[in-house]
Amino acid sequence: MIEFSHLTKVYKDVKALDDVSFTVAAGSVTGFLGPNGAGKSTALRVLAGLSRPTSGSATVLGRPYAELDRPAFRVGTLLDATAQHPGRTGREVLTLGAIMLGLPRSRVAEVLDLVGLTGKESKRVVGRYSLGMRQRLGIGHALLGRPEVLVLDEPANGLDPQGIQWLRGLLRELAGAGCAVLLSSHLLHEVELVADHIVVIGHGQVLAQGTIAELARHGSLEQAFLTLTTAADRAHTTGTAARRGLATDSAGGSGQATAAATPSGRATAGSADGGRG
Ligand SMILES: Nc1ncnc2c1ncn2[C@@H]1O[C@H](COP(=O)(O)OP(=O)(O)OP(=O)(O)O)[C@@H](O)[C@H]1O
Repeated sequence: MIEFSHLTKVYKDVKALDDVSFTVAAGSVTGFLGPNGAGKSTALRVLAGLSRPTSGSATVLGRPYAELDRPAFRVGTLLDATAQHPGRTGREVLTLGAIMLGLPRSRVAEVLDLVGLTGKESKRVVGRYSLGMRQRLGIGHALLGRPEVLVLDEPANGLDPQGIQWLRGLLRELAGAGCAVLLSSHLLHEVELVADHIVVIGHGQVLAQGTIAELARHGSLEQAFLTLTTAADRAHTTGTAARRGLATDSAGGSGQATAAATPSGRATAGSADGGRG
């Protein structure tokens, strides 16, 4: 349903994504994990047609997002919970969305109920919403058209424990109904509880992917995440220093540092070629 295929994105002097490939199947939740600056948002922005790939592709339901007919009925996205106009009420935001999609007003009430925004909250302007309420509204907006694919960038940020539990139940229910859910998050425990499949990214490269059991074979998901990302950081730092001629080993020289660091980082990570990182 979602497919990233050898996706590379270069911003001027930053390689934000480097040969990223993975898929998200119907009826599953995929947790997309990575440290700050790893490339998660960039990948989701390319998928949603907001940024062009440098090479490779990101498709949803077999096509680039921009080529989908009636995309809001196929794919729901929440990439930035703070993006809604602060002067509109939550109900107005959803009503505008419903009008644009040709949906009846009753769908607005249904969605408000689904995301747990009460009648009183729905009449407040978004500028006075907490981050958690904005997340709920953004999730509601993404779900208006009952899409079969859902792409959420850090939707749990700002949610309280009840909100996180609610989100978990919602995502499991959607996946149970056949939806493909791609979820980026820093909350490893939450992802562990909700995801069927995990993709870990670091410095723009897929470091590992598989089920939680596969990733956490020798411990917890957190341990696996830290091991993978620390190795990738080391390989990246050493590789960068070597490229700049900064390697300190006077006997081995920078070439040796690069050769030693790059394969070990990638071998642990289990992926990728020798890009400049
Ligand atoms: N518009 C841009 N121009 C230049 N560099 C960018 C741009 N957007 C992102 N980057 C860079 O691309 C890399 C990946 O950033 P991205 O926001 O995708 O990471 P992330 O995994 O979503 O991080 P976080 O968890 O902090 O949100 C970073 O080095 C970032 O500085």
